[in-house]
Amino acid sequence: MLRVNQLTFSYHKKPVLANISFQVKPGENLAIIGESGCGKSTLLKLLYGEYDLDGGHIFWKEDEILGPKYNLVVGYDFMKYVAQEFDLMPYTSVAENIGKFLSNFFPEEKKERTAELLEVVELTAFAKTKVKLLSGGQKQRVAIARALAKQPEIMLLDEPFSHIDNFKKQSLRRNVFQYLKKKNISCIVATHDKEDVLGFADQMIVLSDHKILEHNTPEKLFKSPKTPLIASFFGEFNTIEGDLIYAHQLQVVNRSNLKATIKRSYYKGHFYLVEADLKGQTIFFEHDKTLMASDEVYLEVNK
Ligand SMILES: Nc1ncnc2c1ncn2[C@@H]1O[C@H](COP(=O)(O)OP(=O)(O)OP(=O)(O)O)[C@@H](O)[C@H]1O
Repeated sequence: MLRVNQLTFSYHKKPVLANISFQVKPGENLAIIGESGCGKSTLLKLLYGEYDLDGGHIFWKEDEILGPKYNLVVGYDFMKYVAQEFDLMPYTSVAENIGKFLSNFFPEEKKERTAELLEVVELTAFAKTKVKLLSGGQKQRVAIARALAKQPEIMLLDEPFSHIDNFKKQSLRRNVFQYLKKKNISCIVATHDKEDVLGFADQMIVLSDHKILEHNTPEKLFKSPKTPLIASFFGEFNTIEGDLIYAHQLQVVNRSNLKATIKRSYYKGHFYLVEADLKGQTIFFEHDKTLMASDEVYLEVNK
């Protein structure tokens, strides 16, 4: 179990994180979200022991995670951290990078493990390619596989799929998160992307103003977002009569007391996102057909 108690930290005088507490069980997936600059990466670095805390404690099982004041070498064997900038060996192959920390005393095991991880990150065809010839997204996949090589007990992932194209992203996410669950590896993922969270995270922390604004399951936070910041993470939303209403929760009906005038429709694939004026306020709703500017429609909230 990872236990974070009353963690407080600042780089200089201005606080970056204050009184942060949470726990993560073995095999659990925790997502950390929040606006750019709210301290997500800093929190992962602190969990990794990259800086000394100003206050509080971090424990993994019985071990206290300590910063450079107490440790000559940053990091712990049971924990791996995949940062936004990945530190790979550019002139060696993908397979060698992944196997870098695996023992040469067990060559068969090393080969098997490398092959298994190449499959998880879908890079089997690139096993012999030098890392410097790879794209940013491919390098990110090598970094994830390398972090998994020695089977850590806990993985810290900072925007793990941000460089990966949409063609690969969906299957890669499923592979990596399923692999972590299968091996009972805890993981903490800092992300801006709701797709990294929904369907994968067991719990979710929203950071705002140096603190934990919300800590709950993704389902609960999605269903009843308490602030616009949380609603905006999940999708387009409106504030109507003080309520946060997602665009998909507004439906066109024959008659209601919400009369809106269409401004424009945006094609979104299986639906149109329609921008409209509701008593001087711009709102968005989803509709199956395009609607013409100046048309008037009645809307109903269906939560
Ligand atoms: N090495 C550093 N020295 C001083 N200040 C820093 C350092 N790294 C980050 N900061 C500051 O700390 C705050 C939190 O930064 P951090 O990178 O943790 O945010 P983040 O939520 O991960 O952002 P993003 O989503 O853009 O990656 C920011 O105000 C940032 O400017």
